[in-house]
Amino acid sequence: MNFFITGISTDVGKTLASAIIVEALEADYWKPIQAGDLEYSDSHKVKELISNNKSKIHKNSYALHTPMSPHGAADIDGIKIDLKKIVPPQTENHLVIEGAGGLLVPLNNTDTIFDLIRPDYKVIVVSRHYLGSINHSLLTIEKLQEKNLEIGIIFSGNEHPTTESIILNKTGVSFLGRINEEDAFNKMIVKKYADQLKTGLESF
Ligand SMILES: Nc1ncnc2c1ncn2[C@@H]1O[C@H](COP(=O)(O)OP(=O)(O)OP(=O)(O)O)[C@@H](O)[C@H]1O
Ligand SMILES: C[C@H](N)[C@H](N)CCCCCC(=O)O
Ligand SMILES: [Mg+2]
Repeated sequence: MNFFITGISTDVGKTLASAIIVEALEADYWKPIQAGDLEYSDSHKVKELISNNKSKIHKNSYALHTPMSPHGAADIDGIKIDLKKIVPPQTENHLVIEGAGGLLVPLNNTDTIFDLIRPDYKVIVVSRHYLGSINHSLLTIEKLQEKNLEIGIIFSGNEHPTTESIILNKTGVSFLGRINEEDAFNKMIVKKYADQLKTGLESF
């Protein structure tokens, strides 16, 4: 199964959630488009946070040099992102695919991250708790519901009951778990959340 990890914006914890899901399922990981931080990319971070030996980290389709929207970062590198060149790696294993930023982040003048999501993918939305996150979560989920996909949500931040219940009740998406506000993340903490989320992920 392919799991696509999107978020309600950039910097909401998609990479952390991806590491936890990769560890829980001993899945492979693929970040199709990395923009900036090539010396310490999301792929490096996931590799550093997981403990199992089965997961394979696949190569980015595009590794851009500037930490900004992929369409702009590609422009600076003098290239155009071609959706047809973003082909999921072959694997027998589960594959966790991490987007870049939120759903409508542009890849070029036509395509967005949303266009990377294929009909057979399961989609996991990472919703970080901040003032404004309800609106961002509902907009993201409403957009995903256009594609009739299986959608799950992971909240990131300390429990916020009224935020979580309104998002869950209004959208009907599956609650897969919460990553509490932590001072730091390491293999041990990722493993703890992986164990917590494993059963829910396996039946999602
Ligand atoms: N639950 C949490 N507790 C503490 N810090 C968190 C939590 N969730 C996210 N963060 C912090 O927020 C920052 C951004 O997280 P992360 O890199 O996972 O975002 P992202 O959504 O993957 O961003 P991008 O769009 O660049 O891929 C990191 O420093 C991460 O440690
Ligand atoms: C560079 C960053 N870490 C992400 N990879 C890309 C975020 C793009 C956000 C664009 C936007 O929504 O304004
Ligand atoms: Mg990330």
